[in-house]
Amino acid sequence: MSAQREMKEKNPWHTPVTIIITVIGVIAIVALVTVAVLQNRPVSQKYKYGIVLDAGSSHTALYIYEWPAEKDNNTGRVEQTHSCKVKGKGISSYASEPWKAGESLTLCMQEAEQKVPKKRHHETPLYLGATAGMRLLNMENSSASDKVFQAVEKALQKSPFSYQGARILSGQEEGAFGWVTVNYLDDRLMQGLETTGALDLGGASTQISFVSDNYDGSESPSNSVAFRLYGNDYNLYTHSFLCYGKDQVLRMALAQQTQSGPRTILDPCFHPGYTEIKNYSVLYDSPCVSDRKPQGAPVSFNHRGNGSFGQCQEIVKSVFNFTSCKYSQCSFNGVFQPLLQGPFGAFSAYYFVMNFLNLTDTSIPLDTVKDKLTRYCATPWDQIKLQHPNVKLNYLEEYCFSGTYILTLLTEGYNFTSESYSNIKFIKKIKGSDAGWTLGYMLNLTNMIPAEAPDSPPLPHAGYVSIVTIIALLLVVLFILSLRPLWPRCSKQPHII
Ligand SMILES: Nc1ncnc2c1ncn2[C@@H]1O[C@H](COP(=O)(O)OP(=O)(O)O)[C@@H](O)[C@H]1O
Ligand SMILES: [Ca+2]
Repeated sequence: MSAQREMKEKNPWHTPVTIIITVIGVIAIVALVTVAVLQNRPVSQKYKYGIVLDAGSSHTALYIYEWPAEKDNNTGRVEQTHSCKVKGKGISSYASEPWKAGESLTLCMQEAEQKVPKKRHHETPLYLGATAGMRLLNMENSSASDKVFQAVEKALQKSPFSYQGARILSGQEEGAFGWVTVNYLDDRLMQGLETTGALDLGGASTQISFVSDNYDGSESPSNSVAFRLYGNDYNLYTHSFLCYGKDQVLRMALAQQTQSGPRTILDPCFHPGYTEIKNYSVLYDSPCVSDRKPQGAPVSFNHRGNGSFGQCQEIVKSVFNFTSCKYSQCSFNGVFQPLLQGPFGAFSAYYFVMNFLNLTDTSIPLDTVKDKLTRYCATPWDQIKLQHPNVKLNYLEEYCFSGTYILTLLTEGYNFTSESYSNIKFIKKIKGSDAGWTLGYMLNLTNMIPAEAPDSPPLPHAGYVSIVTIIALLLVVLFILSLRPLWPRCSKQPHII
């Protein structure tokens, strides 16, 4: 017998039994690891969708949200994937021809059908929420607002999505859901971090919402919204000022200047050289000013600008009432407001206006901001038009007024100081999703923010797989070692025979 052959016969690994056991062992490990990996792999990219229509006073916008299908309940991973701006004005402007309100939504609804995968259409919830424009129309003419809703419902019911209804949001809901959106997108809710206040400026109303340590909801309960989110309790202060959106405040400022029914006004909130003929009946056609329409005024007036920030601010201040406050402290119009606290995100028209004016940097001292706005307001209208040939004129003519209103609202209205002004961030989007009430509204209606913190798996996926693999290997090694008593017998047997 050669030395080589002897070695081979003595080597226990070379006996058929051991080889079979080893092969089975290896197959078992591979099978075990494969099963563990497949079983625990996140289900491959299946998404769910939700659609919210924001029927604002000035226009309607459609937002599509998306989240991983197996994680509806707890992961904070809802994102906006698409938005569509409805052509034309807000639905409340169709009071005299309601069918057009429904029709106006068609293009964006068709776009949504393209964007959401077909097989998900029937299970995709679709909501429409209307804000201050419809609140005002409902106050003014509730049958007209009902007809607008009927027309809108009819259009939305035709869609393949799961239509969940159209309604007017209360001011508290609008404020609170805007706050939820901002804090959800910033991951502040799930982690229980200090929250960010929300400032929303619309065309017909404006909202302020924040958590303040010295506010437990007992003073002025109508301003309080209590939440339990991811195991944390929040006592949110929120207030919506109807008629204090920038379009309605402009009406109030013009009403202030046309009380005597003049044929011409020289408005410091508009640029020098601006001149436009405006109709009294159009200006006063809003519940925010209708009771102040001057008797015996002519049909129209010549609206001329003289561009003075200081004088404009005086007019804007006169739309706030600071005379009475029955609470420990107030913002304006006798409305309770606790001490401002924490950082704030200011979105919607706050962002559009301050971004246009290049004033989104709040580390610039407030006095410098005012100086810049003073210079901007004093710039002749012709020059402004030349400098911004691509900006819509109906926006362009109002930035001096809107900028003045924003600074006045923040400082005189809400009591931001030159120090706390820097706590404000003017924002449009957070991580790709628009700041606004729509996401918070959908998260609430789909129960996607649990009251209690979700149970998280004790190990991450990779850790789990590694541990299963190591244990399996150990078991096989132990198994092979347990066969050791067989090794010598196997190799010696030929010699005995
Ligand atoms: N690019 C822009 N520049 C200035 N203002 C804008 C721009 N886009 C939208 N806005 C204004 O933002 C406001 C949006 O308000 P909206 O949401 O329609 O009303 P509300 O929230 O009061 O129901 C309107 O005043 C609109 O004119
Ligand atoms: Ca709005």
